[in-house]
Amino acid sequence: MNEKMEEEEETCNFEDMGLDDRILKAIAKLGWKKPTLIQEKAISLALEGKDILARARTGSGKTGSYVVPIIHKILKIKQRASEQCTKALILAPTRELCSQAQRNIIEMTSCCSRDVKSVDVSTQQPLSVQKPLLTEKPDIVVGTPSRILGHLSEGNLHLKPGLEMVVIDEADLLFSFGYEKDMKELLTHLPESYQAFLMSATLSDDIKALKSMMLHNPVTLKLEEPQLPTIEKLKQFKLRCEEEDKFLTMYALLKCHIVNQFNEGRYEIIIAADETSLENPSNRANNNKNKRFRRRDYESGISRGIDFRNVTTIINFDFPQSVESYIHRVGRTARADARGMSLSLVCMKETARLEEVEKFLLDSYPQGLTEFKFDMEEASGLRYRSETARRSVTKDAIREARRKEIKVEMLNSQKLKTYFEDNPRDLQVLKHDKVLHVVKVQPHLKNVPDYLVPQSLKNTAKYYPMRKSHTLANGKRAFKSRGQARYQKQQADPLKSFSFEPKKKKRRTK
Ligand SMILES: Nc1ncnc2c1ncn2[C@@H]1O[C@H](COP(=O)(O)OP(=O)(O)OP(=O)(O)O)[C@@H](O)[C@H]1O
Repeated sequence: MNEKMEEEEETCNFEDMGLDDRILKAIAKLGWKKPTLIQEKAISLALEGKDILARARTGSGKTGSYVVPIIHKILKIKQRASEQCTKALILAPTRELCSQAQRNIIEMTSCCSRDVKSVDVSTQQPLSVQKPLLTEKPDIVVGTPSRILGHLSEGNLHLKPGLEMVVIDEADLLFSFGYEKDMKELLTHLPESYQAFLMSATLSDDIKALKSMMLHNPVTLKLEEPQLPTIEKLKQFKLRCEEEDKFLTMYALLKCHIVNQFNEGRYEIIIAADETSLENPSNRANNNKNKRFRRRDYESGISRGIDFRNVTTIINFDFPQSVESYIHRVGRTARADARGMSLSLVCMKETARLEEVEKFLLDSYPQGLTEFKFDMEEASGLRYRSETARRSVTKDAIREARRKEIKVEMLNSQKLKTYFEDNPRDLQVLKHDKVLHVVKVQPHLKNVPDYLVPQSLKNTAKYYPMRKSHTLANGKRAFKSRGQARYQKQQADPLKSFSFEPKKKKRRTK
């Protein structure tokens, strides 16, 4: 197989790529000023019709690098007024990744949504419910290999007449998620020739196998850029502490710092996520006897490649199990042209893993991760509080909190509204459902008196990038200050915003 390694060229703009005006408009709406390195290389090659195997670091804009040329080509094909058929197939290993690709397509077709239709079939609806969506022969179909295969086998989807492009996103995960057999079968449903794109963060053996299965004389784009953004864009900190002090540190950070910043409006959301064996999904597979469950489980995981937008800070409570996992966790921030920071808590037994990461990042971070200046002694006043807080987070308390959330979701659900109208007794039962376990609220822990706040946490705001990235393309800020939010809420409430000005009496002119 002939391969060409692309050489670095001068940077260019989206306008120089000869893209359809409607795409350029959508790109401007998104506020993308210039293509990322991978987009710069891949888009023009894709427009030339080349098969592409692209390896680029996480957050480098790989999705845009295939979505843009696909839409451009579809718009071109449509000018020839050809018969409606599915022209592009996008495969990704999880539902979240599929919906992310679909979101990108929707954003990129915002100025040509009538001309380019796309459907994401990875959602959990039964195949029969999705069938009508496919009857329209959408231009782009997105899905996990198993869902696509399901629709092909049911005869809901036909790819042989007219399919021109196939993408496999996060391709290196596909086989480890157990899709090898599905992929082989899926290939039998594809036409003889099509343009293919394999997008991956690594070039593993699985990728080589996929490459020989799918690509014809591909261009390999192996961008020689560091795995993480430069030190100017991404500040990486480490804090060494005893394992048992991690909760105390986290408590101090959360209670005295992060929550304050949250209340000041610096963040809108704090996400806590565990890492369900992200490093090696096959481990999870071995522990699961039920294959059906396993597949379902994989498809719903918060995993690599998920693009949480505008993440400013990543905190690694447990140090990641491998270099790869570190890269992917920290890579959730400072994506594309944004900035961010990470803080890793490192206990004695994790030191070796930290050293591995620092060795790996040596070229771009020669000094290693920066020490986060925090004196554990200063936090000792919080020890009692952190222990009390920790003891109150029991399994029962978590279950009860989750139950409450689900109940609120059900009561507010539009989909269940008609069901509850038909079955009012069920609604009453749900409303009066008894709490099984009372979660003790400890009001004295609510506020931390100033004398307990560690000195070093009183003035750390400078580490956290202000949310400049939340500025929208139209120049407006994407978040509201508390004052603004209060004002808008008040304005929305007719009882509060109502104003009455009595009509001025006309003076009688004599
Ligand atoms: N040219 C650009 N300018 C500014 N932002 C961009 C550009 N291209 C993509 N982005 C934004 O950067 C973020 C990361 O893009 P994307 O998810 O495509 O990265 P990725 O390389 O696929 O990462 P991963 O491997 O983790 O999935 C997205 O929020 C996207 O909207």
